Amino acid sequence: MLRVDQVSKHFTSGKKGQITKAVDEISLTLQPNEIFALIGESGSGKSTLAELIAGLQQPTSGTITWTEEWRESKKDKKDNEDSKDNKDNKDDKDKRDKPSSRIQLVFQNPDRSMNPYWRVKDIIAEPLRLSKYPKQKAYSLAEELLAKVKLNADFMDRYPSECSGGQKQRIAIARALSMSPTLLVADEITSALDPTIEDELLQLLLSLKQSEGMSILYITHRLDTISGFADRVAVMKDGVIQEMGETETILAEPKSEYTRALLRAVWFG
Ligand SMILES: Nc1ncnc2c1ncn2[C@@H]1O[C@H](COP(=O)(O)OP(=O)(O)OP(=O)(O)O)[C@@H](O)[C@H]1O
Repeated sequence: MLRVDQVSKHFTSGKKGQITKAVDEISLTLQPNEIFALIGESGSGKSTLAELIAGLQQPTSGTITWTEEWRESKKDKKDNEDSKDNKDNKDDKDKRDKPSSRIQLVFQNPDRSMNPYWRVKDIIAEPLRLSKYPKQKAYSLAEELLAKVKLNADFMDRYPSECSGGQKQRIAIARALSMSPTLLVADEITSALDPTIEDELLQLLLSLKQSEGMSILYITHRLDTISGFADRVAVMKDGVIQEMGETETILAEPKSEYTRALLRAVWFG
């Protein structure tokens, strides 16, 4: 579990030293194995909060902590898997020794995080290679990860320019999964996709949540995409959470006027 406690991020900019409260005294918890959606219009502070959670920015005040409970639950799962595995099998041992990181991020524009001159197998294997994982094993894992994101092995030797936008997002997710994250932060990853491809990607994330046993912080400005997908949602405006709770409850009975306005915009365009 991850706890965000009274976290603020204020920026000072311009000649007059104007202060922007991008995130203002936000508190929330992320539970193991849940999809938590962060909703809000452009500039409401979603990406800043996600970057604070991922440790890419430091808060002006407040604390973000991983509780022992989460660390232990991951460790227990790994210990159980280890005891089930055949200890004499070297391939399995290498997989157990695979590097991991607690948080991985996937962004709206996959082209920004992919070297256009690299083949897909090298893009997916990059985090493993940076952690000194052996090349051939990294490639064989990359192929397994491609299968997990429902792309066949032919994609291994393609370049990003030979993949569609939806396929590139799957490749970005495969790369993130290579580090067995506890939390996957997905920041507007479906914004540039058409509705059918978007829906397929959300279904993929749902199944990965189960199979990988991870949590997902899903950031979007579109309230209409999260029904049947996110377990809980926080609606943000001007750096402040307007309301937070079970997704279906908030969609059915929104308490804040801002959420109601967002829903009206979805219904009436
Ligand atoms: N480095 C920075 N310096 C000054 N202001 C910043 C900085 N980063 C973000 N902001 C401001 O903080 C506010 C929140 O920005 P943020 O990118 O978190 O919003 P967002 O909800 O993710 O928007 P979008 O959906 O457009 O990405 C905005 O007013 C933005 O201009």
